[in-house]
Amino acid sequence: MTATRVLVLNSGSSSVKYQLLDMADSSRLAVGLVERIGEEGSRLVHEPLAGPGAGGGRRERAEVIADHGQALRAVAEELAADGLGLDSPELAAVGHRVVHGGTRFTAPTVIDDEVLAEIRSLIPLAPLHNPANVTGIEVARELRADLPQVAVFDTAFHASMPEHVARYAIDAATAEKYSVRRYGFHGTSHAFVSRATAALLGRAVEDVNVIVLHLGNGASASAVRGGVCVETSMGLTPLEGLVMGTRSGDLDPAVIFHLARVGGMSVDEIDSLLNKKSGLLGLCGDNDMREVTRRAEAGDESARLALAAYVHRLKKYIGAYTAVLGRVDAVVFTAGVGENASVVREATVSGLEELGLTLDPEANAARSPEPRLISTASARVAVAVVPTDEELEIATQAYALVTQ
Ligand SMILES: Nc1ncnc2c1ncn2[C@@H]1O[C@H](COP(=O)(O)OP(=O)(O)O)[C@@H](O)[C@H]1O
Ligand SMILES: CC(=O)OP(=O)(O)O
Ligand SMILES: [Mg+2]
Repeated sequence: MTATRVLVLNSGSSSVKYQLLDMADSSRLAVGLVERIGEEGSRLVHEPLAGPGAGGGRRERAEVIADHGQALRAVAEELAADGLGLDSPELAAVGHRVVHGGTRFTAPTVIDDEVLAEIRSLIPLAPLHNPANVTGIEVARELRADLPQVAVFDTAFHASMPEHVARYAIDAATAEKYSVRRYGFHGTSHAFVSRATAALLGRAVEDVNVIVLHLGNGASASAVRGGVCVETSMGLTPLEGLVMGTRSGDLDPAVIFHLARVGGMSVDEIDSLLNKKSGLLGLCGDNDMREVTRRAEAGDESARLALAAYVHRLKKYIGAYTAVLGRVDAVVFTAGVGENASVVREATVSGLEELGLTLDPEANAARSPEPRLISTASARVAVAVVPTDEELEIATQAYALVTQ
């Protein structure tokens, strides 16, 4: 029997998303999510899509899940209950989303002790993400020691950014000493979506220039020229750039000095403020765009402000990346907000007609899980909604590596 299955683990700061895929036909055998890890109300939602458990629908396990280790053991149990356990000889690899790969990892990598140590050493550059990724790898190795574990890095797709884009304009020796440069994140999504957009336009990826707006809890924009990333909005860490659910995105770095000197705040307090209590949450008290748009439509002032700030930042990046690319073929919305929030798309594109962007309101309002155009037929620049599939992309890259 050839092993064609890949288990993909996407461990976030307080969640684990997972999918078991069969790469023989790219089908999904099981999908699930553990959320609110280490918080009140943690739960696991599991859905078998193939095998003996298929057809049984979603199962939910509401229990205290204290850490990522416990979460992954619970996931392994659920898969085993469906005859899809980690002991299956059909499993070819586990693919891990690893958020920060530093300058060393610019391609998918089979994880050995040394690679794991290096991923661990990058924790200071992604303190919200890499610790969970490390635990995911450790537990998966524990559960199935002989199985190849593959790391697929969020930063990899952005490694192609030119040096003058990746560098901050600070003292070169200091930057070198502390690895201070722009790395970029969500690369797996930006890569997948930029390729899918070329397919949607019916053109070769080498021939199209796209601006990808990945708007999830974390959000980032990228400029992709002919399939190669030339600029992205996140930097040293996933804090730079767009207004996000709980992160501030761009601000004057002097805000930090000011809060420390005048506000008496510690570095850790400011870190937590900017990463966890800012963005939409900071502006209006809600980080979920569904809630923000609902409140804004009901006339709530702070929600309107938060939405306006979110959209304004997006417009700035679309303008900037239009200048970077010179010619733009498509602006693409993806991830939770990008795929679902027609209000955000409408507000973002509105007023950008001079840049060649015009929405078709009906197409924008329509809901579909398929990649689709939402611009008018005559618009110079296509506007599209392209659902991202980081899990499929991770599985594809991991499987290619272990079967090459
Ligand atoms: N129907 C919707 N309308 C508006 N926003 C939505 C909708 N569905 C999901 N979202 C937003 O998508 C966000 C999550 O996006 P997702 O890509 O799943 O994020 P992540 O992978 O970073 O957890 C949620 O915070 C929510 O605000
Ligand atoms: C890198 C990053 O911001 O990831 P997420 O959107 O999953 O938080
Ligand atoms: Mg995401």
